[in-house]
Amino acid sequence: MTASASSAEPASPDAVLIRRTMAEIEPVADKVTSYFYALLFVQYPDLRALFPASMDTQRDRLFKALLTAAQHVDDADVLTAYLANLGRGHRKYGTQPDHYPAVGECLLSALARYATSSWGPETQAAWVRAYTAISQIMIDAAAEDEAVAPAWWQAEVVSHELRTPDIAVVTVRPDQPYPFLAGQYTSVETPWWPRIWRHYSFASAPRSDGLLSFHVKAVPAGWVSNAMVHRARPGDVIRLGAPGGSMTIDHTTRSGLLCVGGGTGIAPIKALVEDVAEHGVRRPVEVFYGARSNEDLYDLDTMLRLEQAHPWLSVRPVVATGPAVRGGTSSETGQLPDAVRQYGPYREYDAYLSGPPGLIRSGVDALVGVGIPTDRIRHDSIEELVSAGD
Ligand SMILES: NC(=O)C1=CN([C@@H]2O[C@H](COP(=O)(O)OP(=O)(O)OC[C@H]3O[C@@H](n4cnc5c(N)ncnc54)[C@H](O)[C@@H]3O)[C@@H](O)[C@H]2O)C=CC1
Repeated sequence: MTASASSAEPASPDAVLIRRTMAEIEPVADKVTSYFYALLFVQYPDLRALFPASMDTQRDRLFKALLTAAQHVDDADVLTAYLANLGRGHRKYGTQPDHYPAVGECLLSALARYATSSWGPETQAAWVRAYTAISQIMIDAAAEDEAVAPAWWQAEVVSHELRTPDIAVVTVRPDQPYPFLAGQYTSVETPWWPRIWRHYSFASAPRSDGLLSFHVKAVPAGWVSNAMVHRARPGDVIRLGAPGGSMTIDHTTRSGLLCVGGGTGIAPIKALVEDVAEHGVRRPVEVFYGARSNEDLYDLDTMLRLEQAHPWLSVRPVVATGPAVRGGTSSETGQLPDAVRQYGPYREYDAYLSGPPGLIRSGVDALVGVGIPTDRIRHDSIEELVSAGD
């Protein structure tokens, strides 16, 4: 997320009031969101069908979206980009323009009930203005998107390969062309858990046959990941939302690429390597591929084959425990950020980080340490990743 313009300029009166409300409700966020949804479903029962049976992740998402909007309330560019994306993303849920006033009314009632010391006519008016602006940006973006893209794609599973007891490579054929860029992700809904959507990165650059693949690790209590790994079979049909994410390659430069992928986080890194190969411009690409143990380096063969085919590519496996075997010779042991620190400096490189949230957090520090400025480090939003894993 870029720095907010509001950090340089004084906050507007509405921003001050909105942030005051957010600060007051933050410690009781769970109560506010539970109350909000109860009110919404009691007063507008038809809206219940738009939400999943299990509301646990959903509750966090609403609050995080509100926090993000409140943080950037004075920064029109960041706010509009964020909300437009959110509005487009809501198309797959079946959200209609007339749902927004119902949500706004229940949201304000929930805030009024829990932000008792900061609520009053002025704060309420500030929230009405903010919510009206927020919903208009989301409604407009959804309407614009409707003219150019479907709300979702159906995609048939064409192959399912179990690489470890809990990691599968799943390849699907979308029912209509699916435009995306290497390094991006999509949202996936399985037929077994309706309305539960999770993000997965594409594991390949766009292919001429239009097929898409994902690397999925089944995590305990993961609705979608367990269904994708242990239940999905060729012939099953899943739904995909629109592509998202800015972990993409700038093809106007010839800078080197430093890519760090932990666990299934290697998926978008592999897509980026394929993208560089397809563009035919030789630029150095250094990949650090980390996993807990040698057995967990489930895609090492593919990465080593790519390395053999492309002299500009170097792949370093790093395992947390035990020796990493690479063509019969052992290599790094430890955590990915520590391995990256042993190399470099990487001046004039663009960096890409993909994997568990802990890796993204400490990986950024390691990359800065080897000479890469923060504005050249790309990764997906940590908030999205936290709720993506299951
Ligand atoms: N676009 C993205 O950023 C993508 C993210 N993912 C996420 O990647 C994760 C993959 O999970 P697993 O395969 O179980 O990975 P994992 O937990 O086995 O971690 C893989 C490697 O990352 C490093 N690592 C992990 N936690 C770290 C920490 N706190 N500090 C420093 N290094 C750390 C270690 O080198 C470890 O061996 C999931 O959470 C998934 O959602 C998956 C695909 C794409």
